[in-house]
Amino acid sequence: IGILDITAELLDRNPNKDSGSVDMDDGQGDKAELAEQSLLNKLIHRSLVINQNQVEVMQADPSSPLFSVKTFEELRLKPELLEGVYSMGFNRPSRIQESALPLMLAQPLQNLIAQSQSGTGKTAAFCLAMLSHVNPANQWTQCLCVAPTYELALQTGQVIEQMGKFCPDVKLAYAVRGTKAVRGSRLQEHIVVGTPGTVLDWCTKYKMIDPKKISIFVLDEADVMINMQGHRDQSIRIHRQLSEDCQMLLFSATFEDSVLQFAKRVVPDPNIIKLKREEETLDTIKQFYVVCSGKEDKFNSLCNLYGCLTIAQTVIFCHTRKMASWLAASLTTEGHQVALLSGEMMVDQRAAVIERFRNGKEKVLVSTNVCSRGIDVAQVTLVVNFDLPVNMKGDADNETYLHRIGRSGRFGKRGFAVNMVDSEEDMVVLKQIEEHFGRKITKLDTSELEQMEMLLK
Ligand SMILES: Nc1ncnc2c1ncn2[C@@H]1O[C@H](COP(=O)(O)OP(=O)(O)OP(=O)(O)O)[C@@H](O)[C@H]1O
Repeated sequence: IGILDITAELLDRNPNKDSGSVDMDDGQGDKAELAEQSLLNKLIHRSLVINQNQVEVMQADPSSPLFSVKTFEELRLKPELLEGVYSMGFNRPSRIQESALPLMLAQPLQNLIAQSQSGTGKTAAFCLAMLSHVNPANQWTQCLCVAPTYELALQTGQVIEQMGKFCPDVKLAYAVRGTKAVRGSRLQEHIVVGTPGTVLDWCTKYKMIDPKKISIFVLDEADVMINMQGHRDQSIRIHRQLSEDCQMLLFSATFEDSVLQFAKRVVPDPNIIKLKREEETLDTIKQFYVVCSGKEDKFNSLCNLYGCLTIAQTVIFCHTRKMASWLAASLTTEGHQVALLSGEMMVDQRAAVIERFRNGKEKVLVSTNVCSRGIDVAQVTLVVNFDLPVNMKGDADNETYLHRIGRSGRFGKRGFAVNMVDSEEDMVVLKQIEEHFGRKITKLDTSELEQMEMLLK
């Protein structure tokens, strides 16, 4: 696959320059922006998130037969594209791809709205649809894909490049800030991936793309898109320029009402595919608490867990960056190999830390809330809440608790959670969590500790 030159300046640019996280060390903990979280998810999902739930399909035309495929061969792809798919190590379609691919590749073209959690194979699916659809003999842009940020657009572009590596005639261009635009000269690249503002400029102001000749329009990360200033309207404005028979494909990790409303507005007569996320549960987790008298004491209690820390892979959660870096430094002084993950780090640095932890290079990871959703590391056996998760009002944040501790029921292995408690308020929060989930959180004593070590071995 050939790629339009991206200027060196563009590649050199710090990818996080203006998308840094907005968290502050103000006691509220870290808050990650949605787009950043999506990027982080993409960077750390080097393999498919397994999801065995049933796919829910609502057809635009309920009388038409419903196809689903178990193999890529059944899709009758061009051989060079099939080779590309296999070269990526894909053996068979993922759960969502089983239903989405035949729909996207069917003739006449049909519209699709698809929702499934991050890492389940949506990007790979629409990249395949675009590559399959392109006619390289036609030297104009035929497929257009918009993503919320520069970095996300590049990620998608990379998938197209990889998957299309045996299709040398198919060309790709990036419509992102920094790419040279030449007024009036039509692009010859068959696929364009970009952000809404630049794509809109290329269609209307510079007329580099004839929107009437676009036959597939992909709107990726719709839930992130509609939360970003201007992106929603720009997407709608691009959409308005397209011809009526253009195939509209929209993808989203979540499906709140606002997303669905937006989706229905830009995707007429849609087929809708939904894949429920694997529910997280506390069933396989033994939960404990330790009463401490302050942060130093919490640290000492943590050191008592030393035996466990060296056997298991442990994630320790703190409420603020300051606490996290203090704790990481203190543990390091004690001789532990510790990795630190916090909000001021750039997203690619965070991904690298998670990767190292995953590979077992460090066995203890100290994190602020910012990454709790990112780290669904299957091998984590011990989670320590150095600070309990609370919301702005100081009440238990049950959702975050579940994300930190919970496992997706059928695949997660057994694990332990230890909650550090150092005030009356903490005790109230702990009780709230206990009640909310209806699961007992027991006081950790030394005998339990030995038992825990045994179980972790
Ligand atoms: N059929 C497949 N077999 C094996 N791996 C796959 C398959 N499809 C996708 N993958 C891999 O799984 C990971 C997640 O896929 P993908 O990025 O397409 O998911 P996604 O749903 O788009 O996630 P996100 O919302 O984070 O972009 C990627 O590393 C991708 O290469």
